[in-house]
Amino acid sequence: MRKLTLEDIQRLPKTDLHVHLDGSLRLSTILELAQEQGVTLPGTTIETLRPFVEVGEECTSLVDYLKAFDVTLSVMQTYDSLVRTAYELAADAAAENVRYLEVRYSPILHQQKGLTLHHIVQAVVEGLAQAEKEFNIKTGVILCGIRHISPELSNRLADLTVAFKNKGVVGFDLAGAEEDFPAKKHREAFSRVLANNINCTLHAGEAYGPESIHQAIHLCGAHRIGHGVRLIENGDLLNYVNDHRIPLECCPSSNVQTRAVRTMAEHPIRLFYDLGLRVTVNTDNRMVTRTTVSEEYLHLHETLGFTLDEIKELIIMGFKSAFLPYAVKRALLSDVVNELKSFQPHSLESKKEQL
Ligand SMILES: O=c1[nH]cnc2c1ncn2[C@H]1C[C@H](O)[C@@H](CO)O1
Ligand SMILES: [Zn+2]
Repeated sequence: MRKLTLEDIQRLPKTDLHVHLDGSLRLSTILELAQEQGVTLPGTTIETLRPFVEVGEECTSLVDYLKAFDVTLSVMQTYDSLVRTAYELAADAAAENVRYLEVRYSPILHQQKGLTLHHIVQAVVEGLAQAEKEFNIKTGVILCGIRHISPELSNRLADLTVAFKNKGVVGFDLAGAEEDFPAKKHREAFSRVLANNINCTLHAGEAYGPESIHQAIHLCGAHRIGHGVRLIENGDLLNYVNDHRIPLECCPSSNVQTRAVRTMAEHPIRLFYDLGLRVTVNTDNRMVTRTTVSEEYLHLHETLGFTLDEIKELIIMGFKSAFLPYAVKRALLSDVVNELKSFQPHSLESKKEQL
């Protein structure tokens, strides 16, 4: 089979529907923000800071993975830092031709210096709007309740989501430690969001089994599932997810790091795709996982045998799964489909020249 290069994949139009703002900063920006704000970091150069904010093979679980966020959050407590990090995330995504980006984070984690929840959302919306003006990218914000923080705070975040409906926020999520913190405790928050006709997605089936996915769908009304790798353990639920075209936001490298899967070669995305599920490819955390959308597709190509045609289909499923109004989505999708039809990998062109 012809091999695609990273550069080929970077040229393809793409989505990233599952990316955390507080896990997707530039290392250099963390250092600069810390200096500006007088925050003490565990490392003062890129190389000494790196082990504290990028997880490697030594990561043992989701809870271990989440430790990196204590460091990133320490410099994300001001209005300007939120504008800047949101802008830079969209700029970095646009640089690899991500055309539609949904950025998620939990405003309650940014209140250490007294910012109001309203300002915390406004700052991120402002940073993303600035990036939309400068780059060829559309964006939306997803607010996250946190499983291991109280359900009452999820309710406040749900109300905040409602307040920012049609003002930059496109959905509501539940993130954080999954084991021992069932989604059903946060049901009230989801019912408030759903009552206002707003989309929701939940992290589920990452650090806990299919029961967690079942709760996300049937008790919380999930329109998409974050990760969902452990759906593989329940064929009946898998068929339901497939029949209802519930998209899975797959984040393959992150799943290897949190030990949701043992190796990339064993990632169930191949099986999910072959069974016809609506699967999307995402980064989760560009910095913490040290990845890009293009690199995630490259892993699927090199390790799981996804061909160019299959990658194009995954890309289309990404756009189809966007939390965008249908008419907007249809127009975007139609442009992307045309672009994909005429796409030629450079690696193939240079082969032709050699023949
Ligand atoms: O993969 C994840 N699973 C569960 N929670 C996560 C993941 N990546 C980041 N988070 C948490 C840590 C962040 O502080 C929070 C909001 O972005 O979401
Ligand atoms: Zn996530």
